[in-house]
Formats: sequence, structure tokens, C-alpha cells
Amino acid sequence: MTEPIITFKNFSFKYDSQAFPTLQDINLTINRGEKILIAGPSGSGKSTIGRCINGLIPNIDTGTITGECLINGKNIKETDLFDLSFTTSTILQDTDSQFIGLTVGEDIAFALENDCRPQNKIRQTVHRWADELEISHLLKQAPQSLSGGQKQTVALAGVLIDESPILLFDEPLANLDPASGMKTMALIDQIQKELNATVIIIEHRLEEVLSQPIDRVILVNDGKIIADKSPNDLLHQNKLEDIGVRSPLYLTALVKAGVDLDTIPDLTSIEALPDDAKIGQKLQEWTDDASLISTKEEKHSLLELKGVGHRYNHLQVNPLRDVTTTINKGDFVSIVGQNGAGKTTLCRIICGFIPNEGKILFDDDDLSQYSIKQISEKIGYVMQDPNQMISQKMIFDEVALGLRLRGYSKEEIKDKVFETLKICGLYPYRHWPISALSLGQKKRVTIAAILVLEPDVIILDEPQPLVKIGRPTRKS
Ligand SMILES: Nc1ncnc2c1ncn2[C@@H]1O[C@H](COP(=O)(O)OP(=O)(O)OP(=O)(O)O)[C@@H](O)[C@H]1O
Ligand SMILES: Nc1ncnc2c1ncn2[C@@H]1O[C@H](COP(=O)(O)OP(=O)(O)OP(=O)(O)O)[C@@H](O)[C@H]1O
Repeated sequence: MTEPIITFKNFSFKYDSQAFPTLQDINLTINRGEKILIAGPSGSGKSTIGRCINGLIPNIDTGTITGECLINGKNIKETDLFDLSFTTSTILQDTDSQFIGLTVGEDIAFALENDCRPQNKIRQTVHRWADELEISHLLKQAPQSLSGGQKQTVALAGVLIDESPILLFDEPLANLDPASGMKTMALIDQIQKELNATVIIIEHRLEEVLSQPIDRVILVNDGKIIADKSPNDLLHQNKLEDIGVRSPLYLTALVKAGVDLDTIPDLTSIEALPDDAKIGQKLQEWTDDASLISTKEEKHSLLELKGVGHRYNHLQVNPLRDVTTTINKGDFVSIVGQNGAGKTTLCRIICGFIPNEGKILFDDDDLSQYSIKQISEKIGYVMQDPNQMISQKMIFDEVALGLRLRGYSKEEIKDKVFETLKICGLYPYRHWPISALSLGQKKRVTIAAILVLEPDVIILDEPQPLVKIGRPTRKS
């Protein structure tokens, strides 16, 4: 029997600080036990829908509601956050703002402590989930000292332990490596089956989300629902790229090779594609035609890393060790590795934030002789979490800050900031406060703040999941 657990009826929501509604005329029913993916470009209103489901709207993020939103039979306008917290457990997009415990173990236990469960039961449950998510070795570590992916996994444990009827995941894969992403999706699937929970996932990474069955995809654009379909129907429409949502890579390849997607019955995973010689031939011809552009320019070494490494403390099991490589001027380099491998640590060492066991040469000069400020003139670093970088209230001021500190004139600053905001798809928001942006848009502000300085090297720590640039929404 299908029984609605979430109902939006002619629902619109306008944040107090906005001139226009962010969500418009939402009509959506989600039944108990369904597994739903909410997708859409950055700033389209996905998290705003999520905030209605967990009661942050209108309890914390105040604004004007028209129409109706019922969660488990309760109207969000008349229900306080405490009551709704028993219905919906949320894993936030920004995991840092979710941690409460001084250690990972305490943090995972929080929901059970709050429910006054017996201590031995709490311990047992925490260990069960820590084992399942392979984070037992982190239980005594402070959440703030974890890598981005480890934080995401700990936040996930804190939600799964709670066993609420609605589980809301806002970009649960954002900081996870592909293998952990797949594993997380499998776990969410397992939990849903065990608890018969209703699962709502907000994500950009369709390929990994669709690795497990999803009932429906709700596609959001510009604050409206523009599609409510099964994943297979939606992928057959092949319209995702039009609104700035990345299609699974294998579908992009098929379309580029000239394969008609309508001839393939199931598009939801690479494994479901037919073993068809004609398709194989088209793909082969397409790859044979591709040519790699190689420049014969003389390479000029910019950064030389020799035996680079760092150990945070003596308890660290696998510290970063002995990284030796050369990065040339104009190179485009990916630092790839599983969660906790030391990618961010390497970036922090290069920027001079933490001590280095080895040596780094920049343009043949020993980097250790420079101050952090001098290094920042040469190397711009966009951190994984935009909230850790932002210090100004207004978008313009955040992007202009570095130029002001470097003594540029008012006119120069205006020109440079506007040009960079255009490149980053943020120009329509140039007079906005940063607090009114989605997390993806905030990430773009931090990228703009570094780009505008035109450093010799730009390091982007996990920019990809959050910065798919969609068409800007209306400006207020
Ligand atoms: N706290 C807020 N106050 C005012 N306006 C906000 C607030 N949060 C979001 N908005 C507005 O709502 C729009 C949608 O934001 P939301 O966070 O729902 O987008 P999203 O689709 O989840 O984006 P992303 O993928 O970048 O996280 C933003 O562009 C912004 O205009
Ligand atoms: N301040 C700290 N104190 C103690 N340990 C730390 C600290 N920061 C990071 N670590 C540990 O160092 C290891 C490497 O972390 P790092 O952030 O460099 O990983 P990463 O490769 O960037 O991972 P991710 O892909 O998850 O972001 C992790 O095991 C992490 O727990």
C-alpha cells in the first residue's frame, strides 16, 4: 500500500532576505519507503527543498510560505524543529557544521545519548556502524582533524544510527572517492531495506547514485520541479546537460559516438547496456578519430617536490611520506587518491601551512625561505570547504579582498572582480551577501577569490562535485 509521508501542495517559499521566491509552485508526493534522488544545477533550490523536509525551513531559515508542506502528517508551518527531528535525520552538505562530539565515537553516539539509550547499547551500536563503515580506527580522533571524506563517512554513521523514518542526504558523496561513493550508496540501500525508511538523496554524482536502484528522480531547475520520472525515463530524455547537470560519463560517450539512446532499453548503469557489436563499432570509430593534442613546447619546471611528507602526530598510521615529483609551468595535474590518503596534506605543505619533512623548490628557489604570505603571492589555494575560507559578508568584498590587500586601485579592483565573477557564473549575484548563496555558489566565490589574483599555481581541493555551473537564477 502506498502511503504519502512527504507532500508539497502548491508550495512556494521565499527566504526573508530574497525579493523573489526560491521555490515556486512545488507539487510533490513521496511515499513511505520510496528512494528519491533530487537533482538539479547549483543554486536551483535542491537544498531548500531538503530544508523544508527537515524543518530548518521555516524554523531556522525564516521566510514566507504559501501552499502546504506536510511531513509525516505534520504541517512544517506548525511544527517545531525538535518534533520534526524525530521524523527526519539529515546528513548536511557541510559536514563540519554537523559535528557535536569531541571525538568521532562521541559524535556518532550523540543521537542515541539524546534518546537516553543505555550506555552498553550505545557502545555496541556505535561499534557496529563504525565497523560497517570501516572507521573504527578513527573513533578516538577529533572530527575536525579528519580528512574531508572521513568527515563525510562519520556524518553518515551519525545519521544511520538514528533510524528515523525519513533519511535525508544532502550531497552525501561530495567528498568521497569513487569506491567509497559506491559503497556508501550500497549502505544507504541496505539501511533503507532494513528500516523501510524513506530516503531522499540530493546529489550531482548521478553515476554513483544510480549504482543502486532509485524509484524516481526529481529534477529541479530555477526553483521549480521540471521532471519527476524514473531514472531510465529521465536518462532517455537526454536533457540533463541542457540545465547544467552532468550526465553519466558512459552516456555522454555513447551520444558523442552517435549511438541513438532510444535503441537501448536500460540506461541506468554501464552494466545494463547491451553487448551489441554495432554500438561497439561506433564507440571504436569515435575513439579512433580522437586525437590527443600534444605541445612540443620546452617545459619549464615550476614546483619541484623532493621527499615531501608530514606526520600530524605519532598516532597517525599512514602519514604522507616521500612525495617526489616535478610540476611544470602550464601543467594541469590531478592529485588522486582514496579518502585520507594525504591529498589535502600535500596541498597544505606546498602552501607552507604545515611543516615539511622534505624540500620544495619554486622556480629553483627553496620555498621554505618564504613566509606564508609570500607563498600565497605565487600559489593560490582553494580549500575543500568554502566556509573555512570566506571572511567577508558580501560577494564583491570576498573576491576583492586579496586585491585590496595588494594595494590595487578601486577602478582596477572593480574591473578585475567583475571579469572574474563573469567567468565563474556569479556576475548576476555581484551585489548579494554570501549568506544568501547555496554551498556550490559559495565554492565558486572562493574559486573567484583566488582566480582574480592570477597566481602562478592554482590548487583546487575537491572543486568538482560542487561547482557544476548552472544558469544563474533570477537576481534580487
Ligand atoms: N539562507 C539563505 N538565505 C537567502 N537565500 C538563500 C539561502 N539559501 C539559499 N538561498 C537562495 O536559494 C537558492 C537555492 O539555494 P539551494 O541551497 O537550495 O541550492 P542547491 O540547488 O542546493 O545548490 P548547490 O547544488 O549549489 O548546493 C540560492 O541561489 C539562493 O538564491
Ligand atoms: N589536523 C590533523 N590532525 C591529525 N590527523 C590529521 C589532521 N588532518 C588530517 N589528518 C589525517 O591525515 C590523513 C590524511 O588527511 P588528508 O586530509 O590529507 O586526506 P585526503 O587525501 O585529502 O582525503 P579526502 O579525500 O578524504 O579529503 C587522514 O588520515 C587524516 O585523518
